[in-house]
Amino acid sequence: MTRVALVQLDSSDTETPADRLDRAAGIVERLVDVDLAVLPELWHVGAFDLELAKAEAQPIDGPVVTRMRAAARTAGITLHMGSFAEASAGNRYNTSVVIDADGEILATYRKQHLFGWEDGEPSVMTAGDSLTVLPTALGATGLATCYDLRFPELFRRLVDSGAETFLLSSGWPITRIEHWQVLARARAIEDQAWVVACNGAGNHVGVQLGGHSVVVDPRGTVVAEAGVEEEILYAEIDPAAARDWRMAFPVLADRRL
Ligand SMILES: NC(=O)CCC(=O)C(=O)O
Repeated sequence: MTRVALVQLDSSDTETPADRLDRAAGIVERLVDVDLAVLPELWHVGAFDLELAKAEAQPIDGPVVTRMRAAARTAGITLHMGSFAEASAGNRYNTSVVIDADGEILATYRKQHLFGWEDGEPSVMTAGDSLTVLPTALGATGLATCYDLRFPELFRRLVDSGAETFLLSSGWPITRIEHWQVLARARAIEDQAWVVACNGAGNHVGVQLGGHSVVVDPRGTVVAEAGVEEEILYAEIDPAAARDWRMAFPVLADRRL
């Protein structure tokens, strides 16, 4: 069994990005009995604070990823550090980073579906265009970010690339939290995959994030769900469960392409 921690961080705008970075790294460093941890989307600036995302955008060797690499090394765990505002070659991306227990970067994923139409995320970020599936202690693990959850075809492509688990980082508001809950279960059921989805908490630029980070097993059963405030949600994951369920109930074999 793999023990995961979903760090449902508060990104209220009463805290500076630098203070939050210190606090987030400290939380990760103090985790015990955990194999893999995941943080929310754009927690260092707040997922809806696009001005701050512009101001704080930085390269992958900048302070946010560097600090979280050190935190993963100190904790001795695999860390999906959530996403950060990445500056690269004149563009900005909403980039998730997975780090190993030695602090090395294992994988990155640039959010493909940017939220908020022309004056939202697409006005400050460039969409990613590639899939990320990597081996972890959760089995073959596909990455996705927040609004991506509404696009089942992305998750099907991750399955076609071998994914048995989806790791998702989010900044999803309370106003649409029922969508989050239904869609997380839908992706698990239709793809017969684990969904490990970490949302943020707190209020920034007038948007209240909804929490309710969740772990759904490949049959669609919710095995752990957080409340609305900042908390660490723990769950145990059997990485063989997706393979076993797909063998026992081979829905994916009945696709008509
Ligand atoms: N940060 C996001 O991608 C928000 C997505 C969202 O609010 C929605 O899909 O609804």
